[in-house]
Amino acid sequence: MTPQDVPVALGSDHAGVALKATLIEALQAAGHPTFDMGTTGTESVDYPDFADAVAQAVMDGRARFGVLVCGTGIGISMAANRHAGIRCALVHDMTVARLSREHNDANVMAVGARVTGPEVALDALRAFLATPFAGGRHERRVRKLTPDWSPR
Ligand SMILES: O=C(CO)[C@H](O)[C@H](O)[C@H](O)COP(=O)(O)O
Repeated sequence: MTPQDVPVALGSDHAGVALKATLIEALQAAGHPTFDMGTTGTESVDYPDFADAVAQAVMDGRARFGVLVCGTGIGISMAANRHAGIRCALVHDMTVARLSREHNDANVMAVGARVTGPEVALDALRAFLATPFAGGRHERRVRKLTPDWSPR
Protein backbone atom coordinates (compact mmCIF):
# COMPACT_ATOMS: atom_id res chain seq x y z
CA MET A 1 0.00 0.00 0.00
CA THR A 2 1.40 3.40 -0.96
CA PRO A 3 0.98 6.57 1.13
CA GLN A 4 -1.60 7.78 -1.44
CA ASP A 5 -3.79 4.86 -0.36
CA VAL A 6 -3.61 5.88 3.31
CA PRO A 7 -5.58 9.08 3.93
CA VAL A 8 -5.18 10.55 7.39
CA ALA A 9 -7.68 12.82 9.20
CA LEU A 10 -6.22 15.18 11.80
CA GLY A 11 -7.83 17.25 14.52
CA SER A 12 -6.70 19.32 17.45
CA ASP A 13 -7.81 21.89 19.96
CA HIS A 14 -6.04 25.25 20.35
CA ALA A 15 -3.20 23.63 22.34
CA GLY A 16 -2.41 21.21 19.52
CA VAL A 17 -2.87 23.36 16.46
CA ALA A 18 0.83 24.08 15.83
CA LEU A 19 1.90 20.45 16.22
CA LYS A 20 -1.00 19.38 14.02
CA ALA A 21 0.31 21.70 11.28
CA THR A 22 3.77 20.14 11.59
CA LEU A 23 2.31 16.64 11.32
CA ILE A 24 0.16 17.58 8.31
CA GLU A 25 3.18 19.04 6.52
CA ALA A 26 5.17 15.85 7.08
CA LEU A 27 2.29 13.61 6.01
CA GLN A 28 1.74 15.58 2.82
CA ALA A 29 5.46 15.51 2.03
CA ALA A 30 5.33 11.73 2.37
CA GLY A 31 2.39 11.56 -0.05
CA HIS A 32 -0.54 10.94 2.32
CA PRO A 33 -3.84 12.62 1.53
CA THR A 34 -4.81 14.58 4.65
CA PHE A 35 -8.05 15.99 6.04
CA ASP A 36 -7.67 18.81 8.54
CA MET A 37 -10.81 18.69 10.67
CA GLY A 38 -9.76 21.77 12.68
CA THR A 39 -9.29 23.70 14.74
CA THR A 40 -7.48 26.30 12.67
CA GLY A 41 -6.45 28.98 15.15
CA THR A 42 -5.29 29.50 18.70
CA GLU A 43 -8.68 30.69 19.99
CA SER A 44 -9.78 28.48 22.88
CA VAL A 45 -12.00 25.60 21.71
CA ASP A 46 -13.23 22.26 23.09
CA TYR A 47 -11.30 19.10 22.18
CA PRO A 48 -14.35 16.74 22.01
CA ASP A 49 -15.62 18.57 18.91
CA PHE A 50 -12.46 17.75 16.97
CA ALA A 51 -12.16 14.21 18.31
CA ASP A 52 -15.72 13.61 17.11
CA ALA A 53 -14.95 14.95 13.61
CA VAL A 54 -11.86 12.76 13.23
CA ALA A 55 -13.62 9.70 14.66
CA GLN A 56 -16.42 10.17 12.13
CA ALA A 57 -13.95 10.42 9.23
CA VAL A 58 -12.28 7.16 10.28
CA MET A 59 -15.57 5.35 10.90
CA ASP A 60 -17.09 6.34 7.56
CA GLY A 61 -13.94 5.41 5.64
CA ARG A 62 -12.84 8.84 4.42
CA ALA A 63 -9.63 8.32 6.39
CA ARG A 64 -7.72 5.13 7.11
CA PHE A 65 -6.23 6.63 10.28
CA GLY A 66 -6.83 9.58 12.56
CA VAL A 67 -4.40 11.78 14.46
CA LEU A 68 -5.50 13.94 17.39
CA VAL A 69 -3.54 16.58 19.30
CA CYS A 70 -4.43 18.50 22.45
CA GLY A 71 -2.27 19.74 25.32
CA THR A 72 -1.68 16.37 26.93
CA GLY A 73 -3.50 14.09 24.47
CA ILE A 74 -5.67 12.88 27.35
CA GLY A 75 -8.94 14.70 26.79
CA ILE A 76 -8.95 14.26 23.04
CA SER A 77 -8.16 10.51 23.28
CA MET A 78 -10.91 10.06 25.89
CA ALA A 79 -13.37 11.74 23.55
CA ALA A 80 -12.32 9.64 20.54
CA ASN A 81 -12.63 6.40 22.49
CA ARG A 82 -16.29 7.10 23.24
CA HIS A 83 -17.00 6.13 19.62
CA ALA A 84 -17.64 2.46 18.87
CA GLY A 85 -15.11 1.38 16.27
CA ILE A 86 -12.42 3.80 17.39
CA ARG A 87 -9.35 2.51 19.17
CA CYS A 88 -7.40 5.65 19.99
CA ALA A 89 -3.94 5.27 21.51
CA LEU A 90 -2.36 8.09 23.49
CA VAL A 91 1.29 7.81 22.52
CA HIS A 92 4.41 9.50 23.79
CA ASP A 93 7.11 7.77 21.77
CA MET A 94 7.65 5.54 18.75
CA THR A 95 7.71 2.31 20.76
CA VAL A 96 4.26 2.90 22.19
CA ALA A 97 3.02 4.00 18.76
CA ARG A 98 4.33 0.79 17.17
CA LEU A 99 2.83 -1.40 19.89
CA SER A 100 -0.54 0.34 19.61
CA ARG A 101 -0.69 -0.85 16.00
CA GLU A 102 0.83 -4.33 16.56
CA HIS A 103 -1.25 -5.25 19.61
CA ASN A 104 -4.33 -3.01 19.58
CA ASP A 105 -4.92 -2.28 15.89
CA ALA A 106 -5.24 1.36 16.95
CA ASN A 107 -6.90 3.42 14.22
CA VAL A 108 -6.34 6.81 15.86
CA MET A 109 -3.17 8.16 17.46
CA ALA A 110 -3.35 10.94 20.05
CA VAL A 111 -0.41 13.00 21.21
CA GLY A 112 0.06 15.86 23.66
CA ALA A 113 1.67 18.97 22.23
CA ARG A 114 2.52 20.34 25.67
CA VAL A 115 4.31 17.18 26.75
CA THR A 116 5.77 15.65 23.56
CA GLY A 117 8.15 17.51 21.26
CA PRO A 118 7.60 17.69 17.50
CA GLU A 119 10.48 15.37 16.56
CA VAL A 120 9.29 12.67 18.95
CA ALA A 121 5.70 13.12 17.76
CA LEU A 122 6.79 12.82 14.13
CA ASP A 123 8.80 9.66 14.86
CA ALA A 124 5.78 8.22 16.68
CA LEU A 125 3.47 9.04 13.77
CA ARG A 126 5.82 7.44 11.24
CA ALA A 127 6.02 4.30 13.39
CA PHE A 128 2.24 4.27 13.81
CA LEU A 129 1.62 4.45 10.05
CA ALA A 130 4.33 1.93 9.16
CA THR A 131 3.32 -0.84 11.55
CA PRO A 132 0.75 -3.51 10.69
CA PHE A 133 -1.51 -5.22 13.20
CA ALA A 134 0.16 -8.44 14.37
CA GLY A 135 -3.03 -10.50 14.61
CA GLY A 136 -2.92 -13.86 16.42
CA ARG A 137 -3.76 -13.63 20.13
CA HIS A 138 -4.42 -9.91 19.76
CA GLU A 139 -7.43 -10.48 17.50
CA ARG A 140 -9.39 -12.03 20.36
CA ARG A 141 -8.69 -9.02 22.58
CA VAL A 142 -9.46 -6.42 19.92
CA ARG A 143 -12.82 -8.16 19.28
CA LYS A 144 -13.62 -7.65 22.96
CA LEU A 145 -13.08 -3.92 22.39
CA THR A 146 -14.83 -3.78 19.01
CA PRO A 147 -17.22 -6.73 18.55
CA ASP A 148 -17.67 -6.22 14.78
CA TRP A 149 -13.91 -5.80 14.21
CA SER A 150 -12.45 -7.51 11.16
CA PRO A 151 -8.90 -7.43 9.79
CA ARG A 152 -8.17 -4.76 7.16
O1 LIG B 1 -7.68 17.67 27.61
C1 LIG B 1 -6.62 18.13 27.90
C2 LIG B 1 -6.03 17.83 29.22
O2 LIG B 1 -6.39 16.54 29.58
C3 LIG B 1 -5.87 18.98 26.96
O3 LIG B 1 -4.56 19.11 27.33
C4 LIG B 1 -6.46 20.34 26.62
O4 LIG B 1 -5.73 20.76 25.53
C5 LIG B 1 -6.33 21.32 27.75
O5 LIG B 1 -7.19 20.99 28.83
C6 LIG B 1 -6.64 22.76 27.30
O6 LIG B 1 -6.31 23.62 28.36
P1 LIG B 1 -6.46 25.20 28.28
O7 LIG B 1 -5.98 25.66 29.63
O8 LIG B 1 -7.91 25.48 28.05
O9 LIG B 1 -5.62 25.67 27.14
